[in-house]
Amino acid sequence: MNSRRSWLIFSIGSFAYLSAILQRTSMGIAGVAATERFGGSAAVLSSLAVVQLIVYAAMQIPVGVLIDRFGPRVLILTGTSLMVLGQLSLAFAPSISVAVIGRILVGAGDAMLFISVIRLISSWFSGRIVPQLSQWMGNIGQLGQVVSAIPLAWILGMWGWTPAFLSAASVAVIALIAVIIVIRDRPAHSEDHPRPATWAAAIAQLRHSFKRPGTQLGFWSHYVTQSSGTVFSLLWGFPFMVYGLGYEPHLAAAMLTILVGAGLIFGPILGLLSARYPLRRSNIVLGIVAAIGTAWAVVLLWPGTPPIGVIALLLVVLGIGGPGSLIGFDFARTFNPQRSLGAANGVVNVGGFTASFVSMYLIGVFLDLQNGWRISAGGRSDLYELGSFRTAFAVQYLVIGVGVVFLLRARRRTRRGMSRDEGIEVAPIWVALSRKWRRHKSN
Ligand SMILES: N[C@@H](Cc1c[nH]cn1)C(=O)NCC(=O)O
Repeated sequence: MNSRRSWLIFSIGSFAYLSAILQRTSMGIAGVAATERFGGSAAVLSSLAVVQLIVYAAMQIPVGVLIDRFGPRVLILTGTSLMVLGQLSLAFAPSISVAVIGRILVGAGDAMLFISVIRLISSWFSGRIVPQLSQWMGNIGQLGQVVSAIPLAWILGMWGWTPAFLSAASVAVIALIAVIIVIRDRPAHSEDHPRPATWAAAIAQLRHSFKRPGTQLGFWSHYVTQSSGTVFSLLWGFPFMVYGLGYEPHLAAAMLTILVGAGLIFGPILGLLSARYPLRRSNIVLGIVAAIGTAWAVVLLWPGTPPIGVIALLLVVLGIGGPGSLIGFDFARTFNPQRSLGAANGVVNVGGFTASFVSMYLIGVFLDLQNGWRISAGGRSDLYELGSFRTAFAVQYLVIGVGVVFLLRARRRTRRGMSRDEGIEVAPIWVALSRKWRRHKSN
């Protein structure tokens, strides 16, 4: 544990995750090239991005169960191989249907990476460093987006579709070789946790994990923090900035990297805070949600077009939501036995992606509805009008608000369990703060 070998495992695991994010986001820069290559409508082409995310989310719980049964190494190897196959299919795809199959393979492979590497970290490290390393891994991985946005986009522009997707696949091949050579499930001589011997036992373990209030707290923490940034970076941020705010496309693409930068800066701080104040992790999550709600309120209520500084601030706050969501996995880790951690992480990871899908879809519906009303009132069609974006983005208050209610319920049940089983009483934050203040004054 915490050995030099553990650090090597951490580095290669993070690189494998970075490669997965590169494969995941590679389609984002290739939309125009895809239109030229395959033709077809925007709806058919957007299915390339959406299908991959649906497969990703649908596979989280099965992948979690598989990690508990077979260990993370097998899953990382399988996932990376599937992504290589997917990107190769895409590189040589003669038609949109082969391209869709390629993206399905990428989504399925990508689904296996993140929670496997999270699982590796908790097998190779112990103590307070675990939440900090999960933060580092998550945030280093997001640099895969920057690799997509800059060098990969450059290769696509210079040499075209096939070389671009072959280059992306070659990064996954390098990750695959490194994983084969370096990654092992746990330190030699450490005890293997009992693995479920049958599928029935694995499913029973998943059910238990799902029922634990701590796992549910993790799910809702992931749900409320991650979605707003994901919705912005994967779908609606770009059209909002280009058509709603009038930015040049290259400026909009550069703005999206603020999300990654903010994660890199704030992730380690959140890791330190969660390790230092484990009983206050839900307060940190709620603080992040309040910041996201406030930043959106400023943008949505700004009279006229919000200045670029305000949009940059929104992106910083949304960027904090990414690492904030990793606190969800820390809840899973501390409220589940190691043997069912894979399943618990799978459950947690569904949270943010569910909220993202729902919000992405509802924002699209609201944009369409407003455009329909505008046209039927005799106006001209303007799907991405700034005013329409304001109303449509506001739907996130509803989606995230539902999550906050369920988070508070899960937290109440978790605290009740801690008081019953371990005698740990967690006072509301304002009570704890006022006690601290009184102690500080009397010293
Ligand atoms: N919220 C992300 C991780 C993250 C870290 N910093 C920014 N984002 C997450 O849960 N990701 C799951 C995945 O598969 O990428």
